Amino acid sequence: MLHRNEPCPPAPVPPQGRLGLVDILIRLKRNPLECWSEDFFRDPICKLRLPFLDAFLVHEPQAIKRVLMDNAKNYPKDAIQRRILSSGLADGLLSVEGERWEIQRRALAPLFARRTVNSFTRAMLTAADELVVKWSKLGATTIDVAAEMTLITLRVLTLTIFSDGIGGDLGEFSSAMTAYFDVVGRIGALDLLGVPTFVPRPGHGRLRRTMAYFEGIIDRIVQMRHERLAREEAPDDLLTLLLKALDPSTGQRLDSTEIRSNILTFLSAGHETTANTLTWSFFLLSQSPEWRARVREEAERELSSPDGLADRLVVARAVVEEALRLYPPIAALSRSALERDLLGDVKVGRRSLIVIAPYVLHRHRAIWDRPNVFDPSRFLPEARSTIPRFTYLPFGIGPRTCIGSSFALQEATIILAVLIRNFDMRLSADADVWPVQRITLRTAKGLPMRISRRERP
Ligand code: HEM
Repeated sequence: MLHRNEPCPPAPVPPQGRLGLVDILIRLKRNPLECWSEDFFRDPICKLRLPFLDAFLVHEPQAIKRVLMDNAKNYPKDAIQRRILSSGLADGLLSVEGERWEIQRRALAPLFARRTVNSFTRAMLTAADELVVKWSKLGATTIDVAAEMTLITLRVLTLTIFSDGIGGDLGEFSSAMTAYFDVVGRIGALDLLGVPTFVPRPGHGRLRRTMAYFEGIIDRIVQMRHERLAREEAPDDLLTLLLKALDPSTGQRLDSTEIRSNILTFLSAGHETTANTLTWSFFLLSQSPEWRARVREEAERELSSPDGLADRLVVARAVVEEALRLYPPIAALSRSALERDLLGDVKVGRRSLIVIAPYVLHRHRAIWDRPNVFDPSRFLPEARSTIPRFTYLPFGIGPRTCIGSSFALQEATIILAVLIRNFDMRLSADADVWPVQRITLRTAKGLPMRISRRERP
C-alpha cells in the first residue's frame, strides 16, 4: 500500500531510460548507484549490451537462486571483482575459487560459528562502553559519526580477532583502509572494455605504499602470535584459531600467504561494511523519533545482562536489517557465466556478466511494499519470517555467502543499542547526507551529528 507523504531517505532518482556507454562510464566514476535505470527496479531480468560482452541484471528470486546456489559452479566471480580483490586479498577466502576455496571455507567456518560469535558479546560491549566513556568526555558537541564507526568496528576486530592489538595506531590504519577502498573501488573504462587485469588501473601506484603498510602490520601480528603459541600462552581469539585452522576433510592447513591474505580479508571485509551499516542506522534513526524511542526503550530493558543479548535486541536488530536493506554495504554482486545457461526463459551466453545488485533487489517494485520507505517493522520477528528467500541479500547467499554475517549483525545491533541508550544523537543542521558507492556503500560526506549524554532514568 502506498502512503502519501511518507518521507524517503536520500537516494539517486533512477534515470527513466537506458543510459549510453559514455554516460554509464561517467556515472560509474562519480557514483555507480546513479547507473541503475528505472526498469531495473521494475523488471525481473534486464539485458545490457556492453562493448565486448552481454550483461544481465538479475533480480528475480528463482533466477538468483540458480546463479548463486543451484548452478553456482557455472558462475565464478567475474574479472572486475577479481581485479578489485586482487590487491593483497587474492589468496584469501573472498577471492579464491575452486578447490582452494573449498579447503579454506571448511577450515575457516568454525571461526565464525554461532557459539564462537556469541562468545564475543562481551568484547563488543566493551568496545561500545569505551566509546560511551570517550563521547561522554566531549560534552555536547558535533562529531563525525561515520568516522567514529570505522574506529569502533576496527576496535571490535582488535578485541576479537587480534586480541594483542594490531601493533599500530587505529586511526592511521583506518585512514589507510579508506584510501585503499577509494582507489581499488573505482570501476572504470578499462574494466568495462574488458582490458585484462594485469594492465594497471589509474591510482594503483599509490596502492603499493598502502599495501606495504598493511603487510608490515600483518607480519608483525603473525610473528608475535607464533612466539606466544610457541610459549603456549596465546590468547583464544580468532587469530589463534586461524593459525591452527585445519580443513576437516583433508587435514590441510593454510599456508603463510593464505594466512596473510585472510587476515587482510577479515580486516577489510569486516570493518567498513559494518561501520557503514551502523552509520546508516544512526542516520535513519535520526529521521524517526518513533523508532529511536523504541530502540531506546528496548535497550533500557535488555542491556542489563549480556547472556543471549543479540537475540533479545529484536528492535535494534530490525533497524540494522532495514538499514542493510536500504543501503546494503555491498551494493552489487557480479559473476561470469562459464557455460551457456537458461535463467527462466532468458538465454545467457558464455562469458556473460551477471549482476545481482542488493541495492536494486531491496528496492524492487515487484518485491517490496513501499520499497523506498524506512520501516524496520518489516524485520520484526513475525514479519521477517514472511520475507521470501532470495529477495533480501545484504550478505549474499549460497556457497559464497558472507562468513561473517552473524558476527556483523551481532556487533551492529549491540553497538546501536548501547549508543542510543546513552546519547541523544541529532543530525547536524548543515549535514548533507548522500549515498555513494566506493566498493562499499557509504555516506559521501561522513555523518555529522550533535551528540549529548542522556540523563538516564
Ligand atoms: C554488515 C557487514 C557485512 C556485509 C554487508 C557483508 C557482505 C558480504 C557479501 C555480500 C558477501 C558475498 C560476496 C559475493 O557473493 O560476491 C560477503 C562475503 C564475505 N564476507 Fe562479508 N559482509 C559483512 C561483514 C563481514 C565480516 C564482519 C567479516 C569477517 C570478519 C566478513 C568476511 C567475509 C568473507 C571472508 C567473505 C567471503 C566468503 C566466501 O567467499 O566464502 N564479512 N560479505
